[in-house]
Formats: sequence, C-alpha cells, structure tokens
Amino acid sequence: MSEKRKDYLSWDEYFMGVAMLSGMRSKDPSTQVGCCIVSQENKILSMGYNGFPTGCSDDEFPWAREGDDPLETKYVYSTHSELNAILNYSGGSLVGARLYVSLFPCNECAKAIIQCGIREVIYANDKYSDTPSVIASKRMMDAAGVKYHQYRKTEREVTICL
Ligand SMILES: Nc1ccn([C@H]2C[C@H](O)[C@@H](COP(=O)(O)O)O2)c(=O)n1
Ligand SMILES: [Zn+2]
Repeated sequence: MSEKRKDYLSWDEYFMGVAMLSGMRSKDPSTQVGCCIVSQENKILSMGYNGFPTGCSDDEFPWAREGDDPLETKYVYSTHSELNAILNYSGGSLVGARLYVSLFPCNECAKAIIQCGIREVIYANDKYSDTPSVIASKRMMDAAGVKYHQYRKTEREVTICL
C-alpha cells in the first residue's frame, strides 16, 4: 500500500504562497504586495493585494512614486493589501486570526489589524523597516499585543504552469 506524500506544503508555505500569488494581481509597477488572513483552524478567511479602490481605474489613476503634486502619485489613492484583505472579509469577526503578508504592514494597516482583533502577523520582507511608518506600526503592535515574526523561508520552489 502506498504511503502518504511527505513533501506536501507546510501551513506557513501554503499561506505565504497564497499571499504572494495574490500579490501577483497587483498593477503597482514597483511593489506588489499580497496578503492572506487565516483562522485559528487554518482556514483561509480572506486575501488582498495593493491597488486602487473599486471605481478608480488602474488606467486613469497615477502609479507614480514621486511628483511635485502629491495628487499625481499613487500614495494618496492605493489601498494596501492588508486593508483590502480585511475589508474583503464579509464573514464576521477576525478576532484571533493570523495575517500573512509579503511586506511588513504600515502604520495605517497596523491600526486596522489591531482594531479587528488579528493576533499575529507573519511577514516575508521588511524593506521599509527604517521608515517612521513601520517603526510606528511595530510600536503599536507591541503595545496592543499583536505578535509578529518574519516568515522562515524554505528551500522549496513552486512552479505553476497556467
Ligand atoms: N505593507 C504594505 C506596504 C506597502 N503596500 C503597498 C503600497 C504601494 O502600492 C506599494 C509600495 O510602493 P513603493 O513605495 O514601494 O513604490 O505597496 C502594501 O500594500 N502593504
Ligand atoms: Zn498599509
């Protein structure tokens, strides 16, 4: 009798993989971020990626990072992957959930994460760790008791032919 497979995805690989796949939907030319929210029973509750709100055309609103006029940059319009994942959830409470995200949450997303009761954040990249936004985010999550740690990368490479 054949035995069960041994090289199946771990929970962390699975959920971070789903977060990264979700990020591939982003139209942001410089940074694509994906997020996956998971219940205490390891059920996927919601997903999100960074982009403009519904009705704000990807082709009409600006993707620029810099400009004399802030209104001509993406920052005033884009919704972050974490906030989109929280807002996409229509099932009720997120209390006790875990959030997998490909980039450490900013201060605004940290507020939403704390307020909806998410208890743990697992992030892949922390490239903006020196910014006031991320420093404030960590300060708030520390104060609120939201745990966070970096995803422990494995040797696994996943190829999907679509
Ligand atoms: N935790 C984060 C951090 C950033 N984002 C989004 C916001 C922008 O669309 C993009 C960052 O752009 P950059 O300044 O690197 O050109 O990523 C997010 O969704 N979640
Ligand atoms: Zn954010």
